[in-house]
Amino acid sequence: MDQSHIRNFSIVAHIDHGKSTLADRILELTDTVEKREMVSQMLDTMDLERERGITIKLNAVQLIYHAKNGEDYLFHLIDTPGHVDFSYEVSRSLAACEGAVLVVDAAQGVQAQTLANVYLALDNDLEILPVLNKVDLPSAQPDVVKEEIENLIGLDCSQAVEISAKSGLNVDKVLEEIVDKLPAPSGDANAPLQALVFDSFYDSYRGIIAFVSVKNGVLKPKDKIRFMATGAEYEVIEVGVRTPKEVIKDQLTTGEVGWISAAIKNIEDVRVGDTITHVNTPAKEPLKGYREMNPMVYCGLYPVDNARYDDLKEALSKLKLNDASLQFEPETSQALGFGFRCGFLGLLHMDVVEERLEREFNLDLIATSPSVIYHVFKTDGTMEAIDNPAALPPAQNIDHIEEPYVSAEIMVPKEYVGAMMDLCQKKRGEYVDLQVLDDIRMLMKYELPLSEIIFDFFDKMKSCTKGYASLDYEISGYRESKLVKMDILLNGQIIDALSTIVYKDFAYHRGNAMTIKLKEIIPKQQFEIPVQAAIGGKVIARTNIKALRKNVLAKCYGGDISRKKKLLEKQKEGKKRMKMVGSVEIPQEAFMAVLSMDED
Ligand SMILES: Nc1nc2c(ncn2[C@@H]2O[C@H](COP(=O)(O)OP(=O)(O)OP(=O)(O)O)[C@@H](O)[C@H]2O)c(=O)[nH]1
Repeated sequence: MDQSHIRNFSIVAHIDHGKSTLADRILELTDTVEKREMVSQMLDTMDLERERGITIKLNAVQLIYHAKNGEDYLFHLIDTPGHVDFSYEVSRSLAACEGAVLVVDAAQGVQAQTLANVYLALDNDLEILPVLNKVDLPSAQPDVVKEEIENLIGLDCSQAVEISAKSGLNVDKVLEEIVDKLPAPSGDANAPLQALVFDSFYDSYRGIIAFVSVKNGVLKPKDKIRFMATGAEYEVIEVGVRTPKEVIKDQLTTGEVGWISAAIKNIEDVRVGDTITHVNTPAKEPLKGYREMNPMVYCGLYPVDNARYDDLKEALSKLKLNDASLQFEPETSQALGFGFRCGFLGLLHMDVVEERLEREFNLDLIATSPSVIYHVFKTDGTMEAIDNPAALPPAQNIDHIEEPYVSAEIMVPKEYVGAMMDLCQKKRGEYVDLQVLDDIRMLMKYELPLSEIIFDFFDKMKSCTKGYASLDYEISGYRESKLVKMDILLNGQIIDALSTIVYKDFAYHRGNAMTIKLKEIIPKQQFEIPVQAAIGGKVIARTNIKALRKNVLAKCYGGDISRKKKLLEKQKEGKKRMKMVGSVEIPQEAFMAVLSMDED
C-alpha cells in the first residue's frame, strides 16, 4: 500500500481508562477479527494479562481500514500497558509510531500516568489525538475533562471525540480522525534499510523472532542483514505481520511494522533498540535507540530444586528477549544456594517476571525480599553500590549509607489531602509543594525514599483515598540516611536471604512485625524454633515457633490407604515451594514476609 496511506499509532492512557477495550472495538470495526473469534482484551495475549485484567506487554497488529473517503488505509496499532512499571514498553512502542491516541476516562479525568504517557509521546515527537472515553457512565463529565486536558497538557480538545469503548459509540469517528490528523510515516523506501527492533521473543522452532518497525528501505526474505549494535549477520527466512494472527508477507516496506525470523539462536545477537540494515548496502548510521532502563528494585531468584539452576539461567535469557528491562546476574546465598540477582522496574514487574518464569518455563522458584540499590560509603573512602542486604560490609567499615529518593507527584481529591499527607509523612516523605489543579483535585509533590514507595505505598495510598489518588514518580537522587542491616535468625542461625536494610528509627518496629509474621508463615516443625531479629549481633525482637505435636496421618484412623496417600500428596504439594535451610523448612512466603507484615 502507498506509504501515504499508512498510519502507525499507539493507544496510551492511565491504567484502566480503557485502552484495551478501545483496541478491541477497533479490531471489530475494521473486521480484523471475526465476531466469533473476538474475545475481550484481544491484544492481551498472555494468560497472565487476562487473569489480572492488565496489559503487560506491548502488542502490534496490522489492520486495514476502509475510510469514509472510499480509500483503504493500512493501520499498525500498538497496544501498550498503563502501569508505571511497564512504561519502558510504552516508550518502545511509541518509537515505532507517528501518532498516539490518548484515552482519558471522562469520569476520572487526567491522572498521573496520563501525564507521564503524554510526556513520553511528546519526547518521541508524536502527534497526539485526545479521546474521551466512558461517556456512557452517569458520572462522566466530558466538558470538564476536556478543559482539564487543555489546561494541564495544553492539547486542543475542541474536536476531541467523545466515545464509549464499551458500547462502541463514536469509535468510527476515532478511526476517521486517525486518517485525517495523524501523519503518515516519512521514511524513504529507496534508502538503505533501517529497521528498528522494538521487541522480540524466543520460538522453539524458528529461533528468535524480532519485531521491527521499518523506518527506511525494504526488508525481504533471503536478504542478508546485520544487527548494527551487535554486528551479528543473518539471512532472513520469513517476514510477516500480526493481524493479530501471524501472517507471512513477501516484504516489509518503509512504514510497516512486523516481524522477521532468521533462524537466530544466539540470544545475545538481538537487542531491543538495535537497528537492522542490509549487509551489502548498509545504512550509515543506526536509528536512535532507546534509553537503557535502570532497574529500581532487586531480588534474588533461586530454583527450589538446586539442580535446575541451568534451566533458570536459560529461562531468564529467553525471557529477557521479551522483556528488555529485566536484568540478572548470578549470586549465591548460604541459605538458598545458587541463583540470580535480578533487577526490575518495580514490584509489579518483579511479580510478573516471577510468574512468567514459573508458567512459561515450568520452574518452581524462591524469590527473596526486594531491595533498592544503596550507596555504601566505606571508611577507606571508597563507595560500593549494594543491591543485596546480605552483601553489606561489616558496620565498622561503613562511614555512611545513602539511599535512592524519588520525586513523587500525587493527584488527589481535596478531601483526601490530609490522609495522603499523613501517609507520606509516615513513609519519611519530605513535603515539596501542594497545588490546586481544579475544583476537585490537588497535586501534591513529595520527596520520598524509593524503598518506602516500592513496598506497600501503592496499596496504602489506594486504601486511604478510596482509590481516587494516582501516583507518578522518578528517581531524584541519593541522600544520606540512618540505615542499618537487620538480620533474621532461625534456630540461632542467620538466614542471609532474609536480611533487610531498614531505617534505624523503624528497626524495632519492623523487627517485631517481621518476627511475628514469620511465626505465622513458617509451619511448625518437630522442634521449637526461636525466631529473632538482630542488628549487628544485638537481638531486638524474638518469638518462638512451637514444636509440632500432631502428625498429619493421625487423622487417618482405619486403614484407608487412598486417603492416606491423598493427605501425603497434599502435604507434598505444600512442600513444593519450601526450602530446607539448615534444620528448618522455610516456605516461599517467608522470604516475602517483609511485604505483607502489618506494621500498624
Ligand atoms: N462504562 C464503561 N466502561 C469501560 C469503557 N471502556 C472500558 N471500560 C471498562 O474499564 C475497565 C478497564 O478497561 P481496559 O480496556 O482493560 O483498560 P486499560 O486501559 O487497557 O487497562 P490496562 O491495560 O491495565 O492499562 C474495564 O472493566 C472495561 O470494561 C467505557 O466506554 N464505558
